[in-house]
Amino acid sequence: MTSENQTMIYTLTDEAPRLATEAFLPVVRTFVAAAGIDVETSDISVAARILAAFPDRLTEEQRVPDNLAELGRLTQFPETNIIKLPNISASVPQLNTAIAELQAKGYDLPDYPEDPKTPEEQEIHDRYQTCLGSAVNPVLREGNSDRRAPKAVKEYARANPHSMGKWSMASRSHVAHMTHGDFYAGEKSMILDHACDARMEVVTPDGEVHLLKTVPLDAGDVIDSMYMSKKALLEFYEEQLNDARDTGVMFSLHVKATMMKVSHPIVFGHAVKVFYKDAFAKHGELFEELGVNVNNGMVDLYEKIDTLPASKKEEVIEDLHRCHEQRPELAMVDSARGISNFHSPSDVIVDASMPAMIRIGGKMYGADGRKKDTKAVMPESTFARIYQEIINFCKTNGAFDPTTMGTVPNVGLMAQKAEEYGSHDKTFEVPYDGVANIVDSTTGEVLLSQDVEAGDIWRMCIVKDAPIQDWVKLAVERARASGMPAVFWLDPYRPHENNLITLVNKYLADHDTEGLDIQIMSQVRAMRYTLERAMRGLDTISVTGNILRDYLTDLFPILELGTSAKMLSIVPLMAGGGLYETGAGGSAPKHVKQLVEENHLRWDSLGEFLALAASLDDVGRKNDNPKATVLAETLDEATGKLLENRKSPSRNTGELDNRGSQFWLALYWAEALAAQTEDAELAAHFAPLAEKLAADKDTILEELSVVQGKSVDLGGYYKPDTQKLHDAMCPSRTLNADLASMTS
Ligand SMILES: NC(=O)C1=CN([C@@H]2O[C@H](COP(=O)(O)OP(=O)(O)OC[C@H]3O[C@@H](n4cnc5c(N)ncnc54)[C@H](OP(=O)(O)O)[C@@H]3O)[C@@H](O)[C@H]2O)C=CC1
Ligand SMILES: O=C(O)CCC(=O)C(=O)O
Ligand SMILES: [Mg+2]
Repeated sequence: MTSENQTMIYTLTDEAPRLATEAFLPVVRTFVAAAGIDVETSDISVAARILAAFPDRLTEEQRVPDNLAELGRLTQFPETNIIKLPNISASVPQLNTAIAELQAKGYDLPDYPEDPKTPEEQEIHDRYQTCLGSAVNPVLREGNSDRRAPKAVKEYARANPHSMGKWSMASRSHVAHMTHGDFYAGEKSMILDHACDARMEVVTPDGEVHLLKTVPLDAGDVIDSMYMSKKALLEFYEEQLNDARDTGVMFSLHVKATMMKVSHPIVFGHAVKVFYKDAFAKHGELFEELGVNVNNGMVDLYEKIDTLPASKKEEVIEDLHRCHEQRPELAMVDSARGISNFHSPSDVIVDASMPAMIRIGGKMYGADGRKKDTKAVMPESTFARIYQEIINFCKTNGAFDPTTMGTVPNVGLMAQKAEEYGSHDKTFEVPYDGVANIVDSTTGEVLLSQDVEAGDIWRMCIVKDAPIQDWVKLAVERARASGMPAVFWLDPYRPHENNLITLVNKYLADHDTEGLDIQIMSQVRAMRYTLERAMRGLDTISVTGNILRDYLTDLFPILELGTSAKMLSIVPLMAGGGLYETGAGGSAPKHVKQLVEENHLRWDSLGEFLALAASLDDVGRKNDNPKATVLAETLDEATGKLLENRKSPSRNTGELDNRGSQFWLALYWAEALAAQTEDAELAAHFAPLAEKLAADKDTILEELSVVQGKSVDLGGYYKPDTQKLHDAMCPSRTLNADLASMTS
């Protein structure tokens, strides 16, 4: 029954989403087969990406295809339909652990040479670079972003509110950001009126020109040049550390080292070095010799000093501890295990860490496991200010009430590596004092120019014209479909956004906006306006650039729904296909820990259910496949019932988990299909399954529950053993048999 056009590609990723998919795929396959849809899987886990980068080091059987490149290619075809689960955006420590696991499994991979010294090492380094940080999403996101809480999900959250911490007017938590010398302060931007190859180069005072990169540009591109002064950043950290210590609040740093994979590790590393400056002054040379790089967090330092003789190691540790006496208390990521905010940049990811803090009343955990006020440091002021605005709001008005608050969907400019999130290949830690120019290679004209000093971070951002047009169109479409006001969060004082304001006004004129409420506001005002409305139960679409897309689609869902896992997250691909992301959050490493220790998976697959329905709806419309449409409708119905009947996974071992929740979904979906009257064939096909699942319910739930409470072996973290993974995630023989009976 399958045809080439009716293939759904399901990604296999990492950590909790990978586990959940293992359990869910048999359900998906059973149901979608009835509409002639074939499910193909595509492994884009960090392990698979590493293996794909080294075919020459592997045996024939070990080799894997470059699935990510293939998916990237497919995004350019209108028939493409991809379900994309969250994946690890690996930090260096994660990459190293993944490599070690694969080596232990018999894959002859080289170590990652962090500081390559020979051409061979450089080559290996460059290959591994493609697996670091946010390497997947920018390739697949060939469209803009539409993230929202579906009505049923919002209603459920209103009726079953999650817990919210209390906000006090006396809270001393606040955001600290730079006020000069940061990317915001000196940004320059232009809209190109001609295509050209541009050179990023630094001219040193002796007149020497150092070429850093050549970048092909198109007419209509909005290009920006901005830098962060190392000197200003170090001063800022020193000032903030002193202020936190003097005033007795904790210090926490919030960065996005995954997506800003060049700039933010450097920003993170400077914070660590300033905090421990006395130890670095004393042991700098030793750290250099050991190749310590705290851009990867304190974990890197601790690992490297482990090789020292015991007495030397102890001396270093003592000196590090002594630094704490001069410094404020550091916020902890895991106080029970002594993991601080400086442990690893992948442990504090701003889009999730700031909302978590705001949700619990503006607090983070201290080393003693208690919740305390904190100075939340986000050096770059461009977007940090929105968090101060919401903190001010909560201090004045108290915590938001999930039973009454309005919803804030987002339309995000994301396509074709838009803005800062696509800038890592054009970001440099400049090694010289000089003038950083972006130059038209043909004419020699200097397009944008900055004075920089050695150690400054200089970057170029690009957003293409077609994505901007598509973003404006999507905003108008969503405003029309939802009836909500839409606010473009654009700051006229920021040159880049001022250019966007011109283009938004230009492209809005291409659409019928009669009767729509579309406004443009600077970010702080937009935040205030949106919060005022949300508090009164009113809904407002945020239309934002790429970074705020990321920040707001965790912030508002976490306040409204308790987690961003419950978001519908669609990327209408500009070439006509669809990328359906599952929720807006990450891969929840701590959920894997709980599964391994207690065989309970608290990951909520709601985002996956919503994505699957949207994907089926798309197949139905594009392929004139009414059966797919019925599957989509009944899946949404089943999801609604799952929420109503509170069959979402519990956080606690011994209660319903992800696998149990998926069983309920399968039952409700089969029942909805059996009961619908639009397609008699489908009703007849699913009636026996609905009956079987209902009759076997108690046995299945018992089989799923009995496994809990004991540890489970997955045979690997980054590359679990296929059979062990399957056995762990599909432990109900009865459910497996009931599903299999549909295809046998
Ligand atoms: N689209 C993508 O591919 C994305 C990938 N990531 C990647 O994920 C990793 C971890 O990122 P991090 O920022 O820590 O964020 P996560 O969203 O993974 O974790 C934050 C917390 O949110 C809650 N949560 C998130 N998703 C779910 C879910 N489906 N069900 C239930 N609870 C959920 C959990 O909290 P609790 O259990 O305490 O309620 C979780 O511990 C990184 O490697 C990051 O790069 C991050 C964002 C998006
Ligand atoms: O790609 C990543 O690392 C994270 C993406 C993310 O956080 C998001 O899109 O919300
Ligand atoms: Mg995010």
